[in-house]
Amino acid sequence: MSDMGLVVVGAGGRMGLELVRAVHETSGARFVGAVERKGSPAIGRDIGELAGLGPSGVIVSDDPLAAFARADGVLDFTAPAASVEFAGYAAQARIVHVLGTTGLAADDNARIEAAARHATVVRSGNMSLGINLLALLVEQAARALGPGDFDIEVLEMHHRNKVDAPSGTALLLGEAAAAGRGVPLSGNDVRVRDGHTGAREAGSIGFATLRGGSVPGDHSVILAGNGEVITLSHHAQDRAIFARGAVKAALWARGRKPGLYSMRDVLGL
Ligand SMILES: NC(=O)C1=CN([C@@H]2O[C@H](COP(=O)(O)OP(=O)(O)OC[C@H]3O[C@@H](n4cnc5c(N)ncnc54)[C@H](OP(=O)(O)O)[C@@H]3O)[C@@H](O)[C@H]2O)C=CC1
Ligand SMILES: O=C(O)C1=N[C@H](C(=O)O)C[C@H](O)C1
Repeated sequence: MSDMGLVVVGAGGRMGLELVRAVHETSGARFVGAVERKGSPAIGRDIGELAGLGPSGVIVSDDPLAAFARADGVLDFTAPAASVEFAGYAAQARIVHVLGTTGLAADDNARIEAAARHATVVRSGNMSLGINLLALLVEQAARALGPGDFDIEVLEMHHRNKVDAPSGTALLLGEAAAAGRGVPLSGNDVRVRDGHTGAREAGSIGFATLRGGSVPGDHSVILAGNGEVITLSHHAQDRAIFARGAVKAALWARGRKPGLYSMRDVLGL
């Protein structure tokens, strides 16, 4: 089989440039397009040069449809409205869509699910091996401890430029904790506390958000009981872990039937 042709959308962004480097270093993948928003200063530039790899011959364009038409898959870490649009184009082109964008609303999610009838979508709030393994451990811990004796809080910290909260990863970990307890996260989550909140509601899953500096992503799940606290943590030291996971997901998804898959599917966890 020929190498998988991949397009990076949002190619000039923090993750976009990491994805370009990850495709470059992965055998079995080749880079066939780079897309940015209309008016972006990256348009017309060579993406290899922007990513510090030297000339690649791939010029950043603002035409996703043309780029998707010559691709086997798209790597998308952009923004919710853009990802919904790209999901529609990936469905039209019947290609793989690796979707890492976070902060999508319920109606965005419904449109992604509709697109996954025709595109092979791998979606995760975090594409790293470590976080997906952590989610499994959180699920096991929550199941073993039960809601009566241990309270669960999810703490996250990210760089000052992150625009959504709680992070997609924090929500993924919250979902894992809820699954371990056999309940939905929705309706059991407490995303903000302020003022006279009253005592903690039994069985709830709390979230706390910190923002500052250049932190690529720190997450802890705290299981707090009477007289003892268990903390399960992951610290991303480099965004390359997310990009490598995304390229792995694309290669895994190639040739699979359309549908919505997770990183747990990709990693076999
Ligand atoms: N799942 C995972 O493992 C990870 C997910 N993420 C998520 O990825 C997303 C991006 O993060 P990050 O790279 O830090 O953000 P950036 O803002 O650095 O990058 C996003 C890029 O997408 C571009 N973009 C936005 N809209 C469009 C559009 N319509 N067409 C083409 N390009 C567009 C932006 O352009 P402009 O600047 O002009 O708006 C920007 O270059 C976030 O949702 C983040 O939470 C991040 C890391 C890991
Ligand atoms: O915006 C980021 O930077 C990150 N976003 C993802 C999230 O919302 O969890 C993944 C990672 O933590 C970095």
